[in-house]
Amino acid sequence: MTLIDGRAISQAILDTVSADVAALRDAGTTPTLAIVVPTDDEATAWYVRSIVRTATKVGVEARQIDRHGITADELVAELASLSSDPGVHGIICQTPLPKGVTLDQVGQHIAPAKDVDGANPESLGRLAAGLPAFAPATAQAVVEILQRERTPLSGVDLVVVGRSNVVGKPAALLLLAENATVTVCHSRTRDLAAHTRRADVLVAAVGRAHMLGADHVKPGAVVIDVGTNPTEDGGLVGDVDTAAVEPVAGSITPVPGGVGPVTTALLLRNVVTAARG
Ligand SMILES: NC(=O)C1=CN([C@@H]2O[C@H](COP(=O)(O)OP(=O)(O)OC[C@H]3O[C@@H](n4cnc5c(N)ncnc54)[C@H](OP(=O)(O)O)[C@@H]3O)[C@@H](O)[C@H]2O)C=CC1
Ligand SMILES: Nc1nc(=O)c2c([nH]1)NC[C@@H]1CN(c3ccc(C(=O)N[C@@H](CCC(=O)O)C(=O)O)cc3)C=[N+]21
Repeated sequence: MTLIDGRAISQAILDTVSADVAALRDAGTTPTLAIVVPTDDEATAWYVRSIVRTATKVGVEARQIDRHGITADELVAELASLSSDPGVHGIICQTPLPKGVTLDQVGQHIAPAKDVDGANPESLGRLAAGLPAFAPATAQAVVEILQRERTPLSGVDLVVVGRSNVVGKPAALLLLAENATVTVCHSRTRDLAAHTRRADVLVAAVGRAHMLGADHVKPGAVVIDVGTNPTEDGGLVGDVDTAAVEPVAGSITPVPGGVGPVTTALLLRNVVTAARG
């Protein structure tokens, strides 16, 4: 079984991003990302730290805007104001949002040209229609990893577990565009294992520590573990029980060190794309 090296893939992407940022800076533009943080969720905090650290390394300016407990109206005003700020090229609004607020409800206030994490329903619609749009960086990371690992996608049985608008649904759309035969499972799916055991490629995006075990995996399958579940001792584990799945799977992305770092790199690549205009 191969462990897929997400950090190496991330670094390869960041090398290109660094060069692109340098060229933009030489031309007088500092690519700038606004990160709106509306709750003090732990998985979010991990991600925000990783974005800020990596952005600094490649020369992207990261503006962290902490607004824990912000109301829907205030968030809409914040996103609208960033959308019309000429000094901001990309906007990401972290999930989860405060109680009663959904990203689907406020995402439409992020200008599509700055929507580097694909939160505007217009971006998701364009993606579904096969038109150019920013996809959520995590969904892009799933496809990027499979492509860089040279995993055949055309015609293969591929199962995505999870259907959120941030991960599962856009990942399914992108993989469908690669001609995979995509099945999307969710909390109402009857007999999850019966579906996942047929998958040549299995994508787990649920948010439940170690919920997928050896019984869920087809021998030799490529497993992409998107889950980032904080543990009591301050660590991070995936949705897949990697130790249990190891003897069965062909390859798997570890957590940490898998999808996460690639997500961060692709978000910054999207900021460069947005800054180019
Ligand atoms: N590495 C990275 O870059 C990123 C990681 N993440 C991580 O990915 C995970 C998923 O995130 P996100 O999509 O935002 O989470 P959500 O909670 O929005 O969605 C979870 C999905 O899993 C489904 N689900 C829940 N329980 C089960 C079950 N028992 N069996 C099958 N499906 C189930 C839900 O179904 P239903 O729709 O029916 O409720 C839902 O579609 C989290 O761990 C998150 O931290 C997220 C973003 C980026
Ligand atoms: N709108 C929105 N989009 C997201 O993509 C989004 C979000 N909200 N809310 C929170 C979750 C969580 N998430 C992570 C991304 C990368 C790591 C990551 O890079 N983790 C490192 C470990 C952390 C580190 O080394 O700093 C790793 O897996 O190796 C973690 C978590 C994105 N999310």
